[in-house]
Amino acid sequence: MNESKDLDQQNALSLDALRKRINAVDSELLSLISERAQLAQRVAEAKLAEDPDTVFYRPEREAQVMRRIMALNEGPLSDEEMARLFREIMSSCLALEQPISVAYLGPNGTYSQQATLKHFGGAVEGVPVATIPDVFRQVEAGQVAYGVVPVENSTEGAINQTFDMFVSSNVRVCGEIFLPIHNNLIGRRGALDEPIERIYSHSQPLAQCRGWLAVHYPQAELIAVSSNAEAVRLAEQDKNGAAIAGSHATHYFDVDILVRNIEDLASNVTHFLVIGREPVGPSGDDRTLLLASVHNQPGALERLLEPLSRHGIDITHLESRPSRVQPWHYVFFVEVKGHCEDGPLAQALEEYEGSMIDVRVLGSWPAAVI
Ligand SMILES: O=C(O)C(=O)C[C@]1(C(=O)O)C=C[C@@H](O)C=C1
Repeated sequence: MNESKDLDQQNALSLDALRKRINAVDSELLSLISERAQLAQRVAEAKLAEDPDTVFYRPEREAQVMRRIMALNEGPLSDEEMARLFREIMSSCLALEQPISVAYLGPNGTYSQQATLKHFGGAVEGVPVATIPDVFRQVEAGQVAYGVVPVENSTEGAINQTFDMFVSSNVRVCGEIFLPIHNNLIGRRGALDEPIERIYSHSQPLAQCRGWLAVHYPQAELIAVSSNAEAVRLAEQDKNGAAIAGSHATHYFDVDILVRNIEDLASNVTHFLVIGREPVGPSGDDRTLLLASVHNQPGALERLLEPLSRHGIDITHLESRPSRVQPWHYVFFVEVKGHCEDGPLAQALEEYEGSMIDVRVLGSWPAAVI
């Protein structure tokens, strides 16, 4: 037993020697990352040579790169962690080709900002705007290249404002993000020494923490504000106030996390969509969002769904909203698996042409990888 211990010690490298090896690996990584960045610059030249109005950001290719890396990964880092590292490398490579501006519901510290960074990486040029309709307007007007909007929360359901904006907008969906949401009670350092009389947050986190608030702060006034980051800003200035927000928001204000993870359901996830102006090619695992306008007639919903089920298309989400054109007239949002250019979905979509059902493809995009 002692013998094997001796052998282990001989094989074990000193801290100094291990750090020398890490330095050597870092040098190799540095030159490999630089080589990759140079290749991305050449890709940009090739794209421009093909088309002077080319689109540099290619979500389908980015998804394929990350899926391939995850399949090749043998650890010890997890597949998700490895994909996250490559996400950042691609973010920097894309910024070399062309810096990408992305609007999201601000200010700094919102879940929308966190979702934007998760999807586009740290090299993105984030543009915080005041409202969800503003995100749509900035994309439509070409003031930013892309936008990120929340579409559904796993506890509270659909974000109606986002769905309603799609009805009158010509933007295209080109990506999606799933962001696990952990709400925290946040306030000035030592805020819990004073009674908490006011709790600020966006209406969504207030609803997601309804049960916890009823038990711990039944007397507090709950104040809905435009974003959770705005809530933290207000709490920072209120001796008897606190906010509900993500931990990310604490980076931007002089506040502490007072109580962590106060959401009523532990698995609380928000689904965001990326909106742009260009269609995205197939990646091999895609989603498509359809907008259907259906008259209030018997069997109308069945006529919408029947071609999809006959062609074996999986429906991942179905949402109805008032059309706002006439009472009792609805629009349906149908999210399905597959790309609108894929055989079965393309065939199903063809069947709506010339029918009573008006179906518009709002976009196809690669299914979220991380
Ligand atoms: O393959 C491309 O089209 C590239 O521009 C390269 C690259 C990458 O770094 O791998 C960078 C940006 C694109 O969004 C996709 C991929």
